[in-house]
Amino acid sequence: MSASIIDGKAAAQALRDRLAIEVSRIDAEHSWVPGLAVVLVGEDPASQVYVRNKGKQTAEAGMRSFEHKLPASTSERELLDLVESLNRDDAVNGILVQLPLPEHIDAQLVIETIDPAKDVDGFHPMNTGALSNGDPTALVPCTPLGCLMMLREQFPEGIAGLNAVVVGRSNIVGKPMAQLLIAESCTVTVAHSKTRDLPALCRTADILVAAVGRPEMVRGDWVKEGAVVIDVGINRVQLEGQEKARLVGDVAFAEAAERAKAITPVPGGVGPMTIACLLRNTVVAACRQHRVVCELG
Ligand SMILES: Nc1nc(=O)c2c([nH]1)NC[C@@H]1CN(c3ccc(C(=O)N[C@@H](CCC(=O)O)C(=O)O)cc3)C=[N+]21
Ligand SMILES: [Mg+2]
Repeated sequence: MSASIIDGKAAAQALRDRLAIEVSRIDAEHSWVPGLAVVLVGEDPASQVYVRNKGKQTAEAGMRSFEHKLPASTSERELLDLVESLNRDDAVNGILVQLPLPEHIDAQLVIETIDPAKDVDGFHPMNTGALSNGDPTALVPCTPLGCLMMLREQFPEGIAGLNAVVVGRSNIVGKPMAQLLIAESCTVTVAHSKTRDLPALCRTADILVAAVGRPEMVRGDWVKEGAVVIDVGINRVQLEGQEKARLVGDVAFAEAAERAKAITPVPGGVGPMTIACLLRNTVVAACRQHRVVCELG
């Protein structure tokens, strides 16, 4: 089998096109547009790329974008004050505070200070709790949501009953991904650094999600013939004798593609869908705050 390559860029563009239509309908009928605030503390390079793409795409979808770039020396109190002022700002429907934050700031405290109704990352305990309860009103973390949307496209007959293995147990990806797959009636196993015989476990997966942040850790012979592979990793690797760093996933792409039915590439897979889902969550959150019906399905 030679895998089909899941085009995350195209899927993200299609979702953003639908969002733009919904935003213009809301504007025409209600005379407001959704607003997203992104807060970046310090100079993490990955976060800077993400913020740049996000601001551009927010505006392209007809939404308002508010960017707050603060120095790495910002105190925890200053950041909490900013979050509280964004909570009170009616033009701001979604708030995202870029992670990681500098060491001297308690990231969990910052997350818990965000109004859960504006928590478009879905990281607030109110939203993680709602997700684990199967509450459809939960704001769902963007990366797992994007992965699920791409997975659904690969299985017209549905994913209920399939074996899913999620490699990685982070609060940002692994755990919410597992919750979403449970809600879809998959049989879900979450693997991590202490898992015994990870290759054999992965070979049981009809759906294999790799979210560990280790370049090309998942090898081709870990992939079951005909599986769908979702690669969440975005690792910058510096090759000897080469000027520019190369982006690679958590999956050895060429090897895995020989056995998978379909696989996401890096770049151009999960990353673009993450941003599109952030915009989607902002539209959904804005509609709830204004108590109007959102026609995104
Ligand atoms: N509160 C918070 N929420 C986040 O969702 C969050 C965050 N903090 N901190 C940083 C990470 C990183 N992240 C990315 C999203 C999209 C791409 C993306 O679109 N990547 C392109 C490649 C971009 C490139 O060339 O570097 C791709 O995969 O095709 C990358 C990285 C979201 N993050
Ligand atoms: Mg996210």
